[in-house]
Amino acid sequence: MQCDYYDAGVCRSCTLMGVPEDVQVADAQARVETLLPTVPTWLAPATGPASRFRNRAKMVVAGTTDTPTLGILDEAGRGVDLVRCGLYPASTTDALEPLRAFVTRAALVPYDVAARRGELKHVHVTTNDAGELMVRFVLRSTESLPRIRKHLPWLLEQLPSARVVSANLLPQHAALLEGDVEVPLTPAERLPVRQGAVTLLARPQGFLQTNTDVAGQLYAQVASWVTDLDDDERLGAAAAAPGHGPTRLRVWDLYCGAGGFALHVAAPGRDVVGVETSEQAVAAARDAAGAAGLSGTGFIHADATSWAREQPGHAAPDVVVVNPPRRGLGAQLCAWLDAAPPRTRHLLYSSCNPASLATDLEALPGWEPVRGRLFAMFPQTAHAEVLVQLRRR
Ligand SMILES: C[S@@+](CC[C@H](N)C(=O)[O-])C[C@H]1O[C@@H](n2cnc3c(N)ncnc32)[C@H](O)[C@@H]1O
Repeated sequence: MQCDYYDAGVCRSCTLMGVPEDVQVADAQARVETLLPTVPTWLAPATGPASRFRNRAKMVVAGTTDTPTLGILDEAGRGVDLVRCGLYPASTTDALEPLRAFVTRAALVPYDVAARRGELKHVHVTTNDAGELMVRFVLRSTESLPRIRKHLPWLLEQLPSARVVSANLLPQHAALLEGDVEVPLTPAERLPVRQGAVTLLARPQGFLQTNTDVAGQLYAQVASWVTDLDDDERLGAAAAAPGHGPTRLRVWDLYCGAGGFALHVAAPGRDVVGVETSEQAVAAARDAAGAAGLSGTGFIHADATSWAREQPGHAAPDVVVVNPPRRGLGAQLCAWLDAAPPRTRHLLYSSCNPASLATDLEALPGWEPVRGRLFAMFPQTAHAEVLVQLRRR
């Protein structure tokens, strides 16, 4: 991919810009194989488009009310405008000029980090495959909310694809992307985003896999591996106890977010439970399951480690899918998995941080890696998503 901003030296966020995509993927594959030497077999990497793949843009707003910049801050704290960034789909880039005009129209004062003055910190835009948008204004306080509300009809006229608009309050002077309080400004508070075979309900504050194409491949891979395991389990059970009806396959999706893995794995004859600390993500996952007519799924608002440890042995799953944040599973959950009841024989670990994945695998001596696959979720950067299948030794 070629980028004018990169070539001009104004943005270096994409550290691998200009490196051919096949070289990026080969290098990432070599890195994960070095970091994860116990994974015996690697499937061919899953790749998607090298540009226009990012479904969520988080633009820092700087400059002045009359001439705002939407992009990043340079080292001196000045705004760098990146409205033509090639990572975003056309539906997002087309929305940025109307959003810039809205800043001026609603007299929103960009936040000046050095002076600690101003109100509007960021504008976030999320898009789905239909080109619909979720727009979010991250504000220092409620000062500009009345003007945002007043001029919102104008914005919606300019951006008829904007389905969800909200404001987020971030009063702290901190390098954060958002605060705790979300103020909905439209009746709709969720954007349906199809990823793979399932429509997820994305929320302003919720996690969404950033690359819709590759996320769909990741979810499909997990669904296909679980189907293979389900078939094997049924064959094994039928051989061990002829004449007994098949038991239901029990799957846990820990760190389930809005339910991407759980909803892909759900099928007749399976009980799938997703566990997640965000109450709103749990609600979104439940609603998405209902909308898709998926029975046999349940979503629980809890800390994954505490919840797993509190389950009685007879409720143990056959398969555990985990997709933790960058920090990984941690020692306690690894210890629980390592000593899990005998029924729990399969683990599918999807990680956006191969380093914490490597640490966790070392803390799981009772589990044997079977195969892995790299998902090129973050082209133009050295980041990669890795999926590893493990079985009980
Ligand atoms: C990498 S995201 C994965 C989300 C989901 N699997 C997906 O594909 O969209 C990690 C998720 O873990 C959740 N989370 C963070 N800490 C957690 C914890 N201790 N227990 C359960 N969920 C947690 C976050 O809210 C976030 O939704």
